[in-house]
Amino acid sequence: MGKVILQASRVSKCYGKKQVLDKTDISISAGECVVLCGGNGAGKSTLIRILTGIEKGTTGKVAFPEAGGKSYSFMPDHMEFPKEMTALEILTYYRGFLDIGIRRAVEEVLREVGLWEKRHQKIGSFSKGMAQRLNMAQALLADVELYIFDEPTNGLDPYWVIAFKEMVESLKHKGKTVLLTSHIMRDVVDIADRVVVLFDGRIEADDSLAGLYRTYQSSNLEEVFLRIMKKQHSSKAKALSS
Ligand SMILES: Nc1ncnc2c1ncn2[C@@H]1O[C@H](COP(=O)(O)OP(=O)(O)OP(=O)(O)O)[C@@H](O)[C@H]1O
Repeated sequence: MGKVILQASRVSKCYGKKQVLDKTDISISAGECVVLCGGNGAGKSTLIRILTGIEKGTTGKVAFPEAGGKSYSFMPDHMEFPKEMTALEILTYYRGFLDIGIRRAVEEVLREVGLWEKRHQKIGSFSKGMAQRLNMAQALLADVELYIFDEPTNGLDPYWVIAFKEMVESLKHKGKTVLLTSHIMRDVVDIADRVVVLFDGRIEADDSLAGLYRTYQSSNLEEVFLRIMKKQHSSKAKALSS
């Protein structure tokens, strides 16, 4: 296992009186692919936003021990691009904000996400999947140690889900680290070195796939997930009735 490159300790988040993350610890090591999964509203995006520094946790600490500062690239779950611009224009524009040493060529990235042929098309006329691939492209423009993708396979057809997974494998091959969220587990299960399951703002499981299958006596992640959910729902129900 590589060195720890991202470490979050006892991160919690409240919106008003509502607690959506509870003393969460997570660490990501160099070279691994960690999949963060959980049902709707489990807190995945909130945790990701805190890890990336877009949002501040109510308590807790996030550190990048290896880097001289933050060294990651982020694909949010949704991005609104200016409709009148083309894919080529927007990526060229974004690239301008990156340090020279980490800039990748726009053409290379557009080819990776299959948008090179559409580079002169206005973004307003993009399909959902194309817009998602453009969102992915803006994250891939930077050559960094850690890539964080929030729901990257949302809106992608099966061809592009597979292409995305191949891209993650190739990033790992280059020694890069990947953290991604998904609620469609079958999309990403085969690229995960580790799976972190969030339920109701708490990490209920953090293990390799094999470890999870052993613990939950199951052979697929959906079943593991359902068992965790059922266990949590029944202990909540018990707590309420006692
Ligand atoms: N800005 C906000 N103000 C108030 N509540 C919020 C805010 N952002 C998120 N929440 C709440 O926090 C909880 C966790 O939301 P979050 O978006 O992190 O979940 P998620 O696991 O990413 O879910 P999904 O799979 O549905 O995207 C939800 O109950 C949500 O309603």
